[in-house]
Amino acid sequence: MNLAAILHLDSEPALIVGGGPVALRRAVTLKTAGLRVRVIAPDLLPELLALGFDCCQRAFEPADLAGMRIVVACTSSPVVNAEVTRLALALGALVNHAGEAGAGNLRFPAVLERGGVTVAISTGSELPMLAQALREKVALSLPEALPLPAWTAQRDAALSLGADARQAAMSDLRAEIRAAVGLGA
Ligand SMILES: C[C@@]1(CC(=O)O)c2cc3[nH]c(cc4nc(cc5[nH]c(cc(n2)[C@H]1CCC(=O)O)[C@@](C)(CC(=O)O)[C@@H]5CCC(=O)O)C(CC(=O)O)=C4CCC(=O)O)c(CCC(=O)O)c3CC(=O)O
Ligand SMILES: NC(=O)C1=CN([C@@H]2O[C@H](COP(=O)(O)OP(=O)(O)OC[C@H]3O[C@@H](n4cnc5c(N)ncnc54)[C@H](O)[C@@H]3O)[C@@H](O)[C@H]2O)C=CC1
Repeated sequence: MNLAAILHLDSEPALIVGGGPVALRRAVTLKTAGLRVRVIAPDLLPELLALGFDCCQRAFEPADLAGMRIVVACTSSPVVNAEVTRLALALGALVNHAGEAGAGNLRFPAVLERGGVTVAISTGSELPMLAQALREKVALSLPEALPLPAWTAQRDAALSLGADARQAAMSDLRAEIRAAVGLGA
């Protein structure tokens, strides 16, 4: 079963175990989301160092998991990935097992961000190319720009009205938004 959610984890600590292309992709994703990212692996891609991640060039040790909110197991060793996942889940972290997503409790979707709106697509399986294709398709159907601040202000103003006027203002705003995204009444 899935819980789709948007997490705000600004400056919380995240650990990536592994130092290859998957580690780099996850490190960038987590850093972009504001987390403090540490990467641990005997072999680290030079980009991980160049981009300023907190890197430890050695094998994983269980003590590395202390205090981590998000943990990504993406080494080339299925045994190490399974061990990292097992220990990190036991500590209550959100855990992504890169080789076997169902073993962890966190999957990474294909993400589309436009003007404050986030669309995340997960296939629930190992089909990143489908998730990417669907993102492209959704992008084609999204308006280029959406006046979010104006609509938010309109909604706030409507909420301050009395019941009847509020209902009328909300209904006008709903119609305006539906028309702007290309839907009928
Ligand atoms: C289960 C999942 C991971 C999870 O959530 O745990 C998963 C699993 C696997 N991916 C593999 C391969 C690649 N994945 C990508 C890219 C992305 N993969 C992503 C998600 C997911 N990939 C999750 C399921 C998504 C879903 O279906 O909903 C995206 C959307 C998000 C992200 O990764 O952040 C991101 C696009 C981001 C973007 O475009 O923005 C590329 C590069 C590319 O296509 O450009 C390659 C080529 C190799 C490479 O370059 O690494 C392999 C094969 C392993 C092998 O080689 O054997 C496995 C494992 C397996 O199949 O077992
Ligand atoms: N989810 C996804 O998008 C994808 C997942 N995968 C999975 O992720 C794994 C990693 O993929 P790549 O980044 O291409 O791997 P890679 O083979 O390029 O790198 C593996 C990394 O693991 C590190 N490592 C090995 N033993 C370790 C240990 N004991 N402690 C810490 N680090 C250790 C190595 O030093 C290296 O940095 C693959 O084995 C595969 O299962 C692979 C491609 C895409």
